[in-house]
Amino acid sequence: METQVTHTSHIAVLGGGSFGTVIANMVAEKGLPVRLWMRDAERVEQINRERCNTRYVPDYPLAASLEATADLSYALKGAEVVFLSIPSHAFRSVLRQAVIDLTPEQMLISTTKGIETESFSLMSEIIADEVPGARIGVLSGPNLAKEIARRQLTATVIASQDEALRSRIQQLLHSPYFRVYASTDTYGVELGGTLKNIYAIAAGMSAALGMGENTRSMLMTRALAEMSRFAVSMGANPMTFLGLAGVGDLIVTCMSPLSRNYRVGYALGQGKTLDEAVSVLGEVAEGVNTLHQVRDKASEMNIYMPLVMGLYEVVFTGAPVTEVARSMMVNVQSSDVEFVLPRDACAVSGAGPSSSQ
Ligand SMILES: NC(=O)C1=CN([C@@H]2O[C@H](COP(=O)(O)OP(=O)(O)OC[C@H]3O[C@@H](n4cnc5c(N)ncnc54)[C@H](OP(=O)(O)O)[C@@H]3O)[C@@H](O)[C@H]2O)C=CC1
Ligand SMILES: O=C(CO)COP(=O)(O)O
Repeated sequence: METQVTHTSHIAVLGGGSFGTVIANMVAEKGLPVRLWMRDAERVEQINRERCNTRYVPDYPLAASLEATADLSYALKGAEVVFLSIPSHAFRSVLRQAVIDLTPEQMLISTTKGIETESFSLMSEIIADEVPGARIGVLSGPNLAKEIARRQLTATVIASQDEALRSRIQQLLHSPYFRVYASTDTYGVELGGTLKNIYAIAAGMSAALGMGENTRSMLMTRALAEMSRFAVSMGANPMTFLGLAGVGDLIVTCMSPLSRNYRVGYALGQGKTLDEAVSVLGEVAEGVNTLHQVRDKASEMNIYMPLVMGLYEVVFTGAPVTEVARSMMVNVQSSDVEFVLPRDACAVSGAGPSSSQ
C-alpha cells in the first residue's frame, strides 16, 4: 500500500536531468508540491507547458503538482527536503549558489554517484563542507531512471545518521513500485554507487567485444572484490556492498544498456574514441571521471585494483583491451574471497609473466 504523507511545505529537487525528474515526479504523484530546479529557462517553460521533460525522460507525463523553475531561491526557500541530482563536476558550485537560501532544519539528500576531481570528496562530504551542520542523506541503489519512469518495481537505499530523515524519505518516496530501504552507512552506500560505474564501463566494453556470460560473471564478482578492498582501505564497511547500493547497483549497471556508463564502455568496445563515446551519449557518465580518480587514489595508497588499472590503460592510454585482459588472466593466481582466505596467503604463479598490478 502507498504510504500516506503529510506536508506543510514543498519539496525541492535540484537538477532537471533524468534522475532529478523521476525523483521529483515520484513525490509529486502523491499530490505534494514539488519545485524542480534547472538552469535552462527555456526547458523550464517547455516542461511547464507540455508537462513532460522531453529532453531527458520523453513519454513520461509529469504530475500536476510538479513545477519546473529556473529560480533557485524560489525552489529552495521553505522547502522541507532538498534532493540534489546535479552531476558531480557541478555539485559544489550549485551548492554554493544554494547555500544562502538553506536553513538548518532542511534535509539535503544527494542522489549523485560521483567523486569530486580536486578533493576526492563524495557528494555528502561536499555538503558537509559547504553547509556545516546540515541534515544529510544519500539516496543510492539500482535505480535506472528510465525504468522508474516505466514504473518497473524498484528498490533503493536512504543512508543517513539522522533517523527522522531516513523515515521521512522512506515516506516521501515509497509507492507500489518503489521501496526504500534504510542504512546508517552513508559513506559505504555512496561509495558503492560511485565505484560500480567504473565496472559498468568494463561490462559494456566486454559485451561489445562479444565476450560471454562467464566473462561477465567473473568481471562483476571480481569488481565486487575490488570495490570491497578499496572500501576497507578507505575505512568503510564492506558489508554495505552486500546490499542494494553495492552488489544491487553493480548488477544493474553492468547488465543494462540503459546504463550510460555501460553505453560508454560499449562504444569504446566498438572502437570509438573516449570523446566520441561521451559526446554521442549526451548525458552524464560519472564512471569516466571516477575511473581516473580511483586509479590515482589506488596508486597513491598502493591498493591492489587490477581491473581499475587495466581499464584505465584501455580508456585513457588506448591500450588494446584484449591484450590487457590477457595479461590479467595470466597474472598470479589469487584468493576468491579474501575475507575468508587472505590474498597474501595464497599467491601462486600464474600461466605467464606476473604483473606488478
Ligand atoms: N539517470 C539515472 O538512472 C541515475 C542517475 N543517478 C545520478 O544522478 C546524477 C545526475 O544524473 P542524471 O539526472 O541522470 O543526469 P543527466 O545527464 O540526465 O542530467 C544532468 C542534469 O544536470 C544539469 N547540469 C549539468 N551541469 C550543471 C550545472 N553546472 N549547473 C546546473 N545544472 C547542471 C543538466 O542541465 P542541462 O540539461 O542544462 O545541461 C541536467 O539537468 C548523476 O550523478 C548520476 O550518477 C543516480 C541514479 C540513477
Ligand atoms: O546509477 C544508475 C543506476 O542505478 C545509473 O547508471 P548510469 O549513470 O550508468 O546510467
